[in-house]
Amino acid sequence: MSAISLRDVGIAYNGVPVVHDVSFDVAEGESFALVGESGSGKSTVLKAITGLAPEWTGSIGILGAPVSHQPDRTLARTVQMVFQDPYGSLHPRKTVDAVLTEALAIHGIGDRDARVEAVLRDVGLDRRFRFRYPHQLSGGQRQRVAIARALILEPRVLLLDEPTSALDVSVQAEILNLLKRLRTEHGLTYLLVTHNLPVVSFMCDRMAVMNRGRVVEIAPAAALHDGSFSDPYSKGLYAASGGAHPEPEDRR
Ligand SMILES: Nc1ncnc2c1ncn2[C@@H]1O[C@H](COP(=O)(O)OP(=O)(O)OP(=O)(O)O)[C@@H](O)[C@H]1O
Repeated sequence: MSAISLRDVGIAYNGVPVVHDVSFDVAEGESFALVGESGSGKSTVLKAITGLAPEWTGSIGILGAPVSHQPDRTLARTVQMVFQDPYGSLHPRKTVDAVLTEALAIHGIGDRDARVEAVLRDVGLDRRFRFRYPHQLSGGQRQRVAIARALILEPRVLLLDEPTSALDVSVQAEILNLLKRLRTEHGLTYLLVTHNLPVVSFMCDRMAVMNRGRVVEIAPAAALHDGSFSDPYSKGLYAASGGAHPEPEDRR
C-alpha cells in the first residue's frame, strides 16, 4: 500500500487550472521530492492533499484511504504539513507550550504535559524553550517548533514545503539533519517541495520534476549524481543547478 497516491490529479484556483494530470505514488517510509521552478505547481499539490486547495479532480489517497476535498480532522492526525516560513506560521502571541498544547487539545489528545516535553526533546529543544514566544527564538529554533507542532500528533506522513529555504545556510544543514533523523526514528513518509536540488540529494529517494503544472519525469535521487534524466526540461534544470550533486556526507 502506498503512503500517498495521486491519480490524474488536476487542480484549479477559482476555476483556473494550474496543475494537470499529476500521478505518483510514494511508498511508506519513502522520502519523495517535488522539484521544479517557481510557479510549477508544487505547493498546490501539497495544498490539495491537505484540503487547502479544494478544487481538484482525479483521486488522492493516503495510506489506502481516499482524501476528501475539505480539511479533514481525521486525516490531519495522519498527515501534517510544515511550511517554509516558521515565523509566519507561528502565532506571535502564543508560547511554544501554547502552540503545542493547542494542537493536542484540538484533537482531544490527553497526557499533554508529557507529550510536550517529549516532542521538544525529540526536536532538540531543551525545557527552557517551552514558555518562550516566537520572537525570542532564532529561525532554526522556530522551525524546530513548527516541526514539533506537526510531530506531536504522531502523523505518519509529513508534507514539507521548502522547510529550510527561509533559513541561513548553516542552520539549513541542522534542520535537514533533524528531519532525516526524525524520518528514521518515527518511520515517517516525506513529501518534500523544494527548488533546491542538493536538498533532494541529501534527503530524498525519488523526485517528480514539475513544469507548468505537469509532472514531466519521475526519477531516482541518484540521477542528481550522474545527470541521468530523460526529459529535456529535467536535464535543463539539472544543468542550470550546476550539474552533479554528490550526496553530502551524513552531517549528523
Ligand atoms: N491561492 C491562489 N490563488 C490563485 N492562484 C494561485 C494561488 N496559489 C498559487 N497560485 C498559482 O498557481 C500556480 C502554481 O503555484 P504554486 O505555488 O503551486 O507553485 P510552486 O511550484 O509551489 O512555486 P513556488 O516555489 O513559488 O511556491 C502559479 O501560477 C500561482 O500563481
